[in-house]
Amino acid sequence: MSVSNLVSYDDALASYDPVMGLEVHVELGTKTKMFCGCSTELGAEPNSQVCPTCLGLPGSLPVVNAVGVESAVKIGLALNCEIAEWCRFARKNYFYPDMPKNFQTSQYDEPIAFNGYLDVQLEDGEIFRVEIERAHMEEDTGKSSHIGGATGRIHGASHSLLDYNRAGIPLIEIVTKPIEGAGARAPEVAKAYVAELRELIKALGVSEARMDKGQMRCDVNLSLRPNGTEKFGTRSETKNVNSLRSVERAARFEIMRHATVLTDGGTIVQETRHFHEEDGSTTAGRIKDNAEDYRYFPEPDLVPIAPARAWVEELRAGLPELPRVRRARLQGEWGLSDKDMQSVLNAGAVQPILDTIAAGAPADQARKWWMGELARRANETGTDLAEQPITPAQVARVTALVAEGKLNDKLARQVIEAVLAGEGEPDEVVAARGLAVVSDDSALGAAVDQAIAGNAAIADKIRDGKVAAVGALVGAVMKATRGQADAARVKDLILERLGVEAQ
Ligand SMILES: Nc1ncnc2c1ncn2[C@@H]1O[C@H](COP(=O)(O)OP(=O)(O)OP(=O)(O)O)[C@@H](O)[C@H]1O
Ligand SMILES: [Mg+2]
Ligand SMILES: [Mg+2]
Repeated sequence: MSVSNLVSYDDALASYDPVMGLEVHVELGTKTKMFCGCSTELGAEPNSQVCPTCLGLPGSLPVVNAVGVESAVKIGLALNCEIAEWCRFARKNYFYPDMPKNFQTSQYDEPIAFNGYLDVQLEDGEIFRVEIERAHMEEDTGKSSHIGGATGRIHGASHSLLDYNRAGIPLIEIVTKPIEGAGARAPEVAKAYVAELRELIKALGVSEARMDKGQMRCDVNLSLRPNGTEKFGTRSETKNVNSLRSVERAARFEIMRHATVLTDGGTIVQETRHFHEEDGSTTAGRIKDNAEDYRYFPEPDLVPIAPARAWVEELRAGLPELPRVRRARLQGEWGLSDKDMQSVLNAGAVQPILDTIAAGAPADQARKWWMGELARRANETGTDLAEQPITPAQVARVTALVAEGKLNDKLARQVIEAVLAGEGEPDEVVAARGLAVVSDDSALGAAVDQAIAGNAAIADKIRDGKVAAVGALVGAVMKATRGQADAARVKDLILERLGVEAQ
């Protein structure tokens, strides 16, 4: 089903109400794997970081990684979850070559953290609460590469390669309760939730949570029910979506696909689906096992985990400032309205502004340039603000030149443009282009005299007391000096020449 054959998004929403469930897998940044001492370093020679335990060879015994458990508790606490007094691992049995043990060590009905929530802020500033069902510990699988086919998928491939370096890397799976009530904004909620969760994970320091490196990936479960009804429809589960934009697109596509099938009188099958970056579509994967097909049972080789309450409280007390709190603090420090803060967030400008302040610029100046000139450019070029070819230190230097009176805003803009164009450091641009505010009276005098002579009628008005008309003469001088004159000084000079008191 291609995107163009689907009912429109608005039509889908006119008849159906989306229910969504998000499962996010986060690879923890521990040095070693979850149940053995193998390194988790990325990029190593395939199958060079494996041992009998992560390969599940007979006779091997797993041991739990304490840092993995600690990270799980931190994530649980940051998500406002209850932390289990006692919990166990479980075997999730299935046969697939990426898991040579034929089961994945996971948690099932006894997760380490459960019943939490994460508040996310939508683009219009509204707060939407996403309820968390559980966060549990598990291990990653190996990685298969299907070779010889056109699609890189197993169908049509001539053979597959397996790399078990990833098998056994600690994962935390964070599962939401069914998200209801988002309506047309379900895709936006999905994106905002994953974005907020990623910020949270990064703030906790438990993972870099780079989606482009597969350190964080999201399964988007989606179903529709007729508007005004309660009972959930059948869900589809789009697996391993690996960017924020894709999460939003996958949810949107599935809403339209489900609506198309249902409108045609068809039925949705419970299945996994693959997302395709090229056109934003999804295609069927495998018919989804029900949980009972995995024959979950408690892992007999690992001891249960009983996080001591005192230790949990210690971890709670040690949590860093969480992203939402930090944003509120910065908004206060910068004196921004909700709306202005929201634009800063939407533009991805928080870090660039902070770095510019750290480099010595006043907060309002830092924000002005990143949210003005630079945001406009990022928009035009479709790039991230942080990717602009100018550093926070360079922006800070420009604001310093303005503060010193060496540049005015117009000249500062030219300097920024020149830095972006690769002409060098701000000071080099100023020197090379001869850009500097002229406030020297002798240099300005001739231009002022000319402006008065060329605009005799206006000069007369000013002499007669219409001091406000001086703006026109200042403009003429600025034009003649190609914007390099110190406007305040020019105004004083004109009034002085005309023998009028400044107001
Ligand atoms: N009918 C439904 N429509 C939309 N979302 C649903 C529906 N039923 C359940 N969900 C959501 O789908 C997700 C299911 O994830 P969960 O990990 O519980 O099970 P699973 O997908 O069967 O297991 P696995 O971890 O093997 O993928 C949850 O976020 C849940 O809230
Ligand atoms: Mg799951
Ligand atoms: Mg799932």
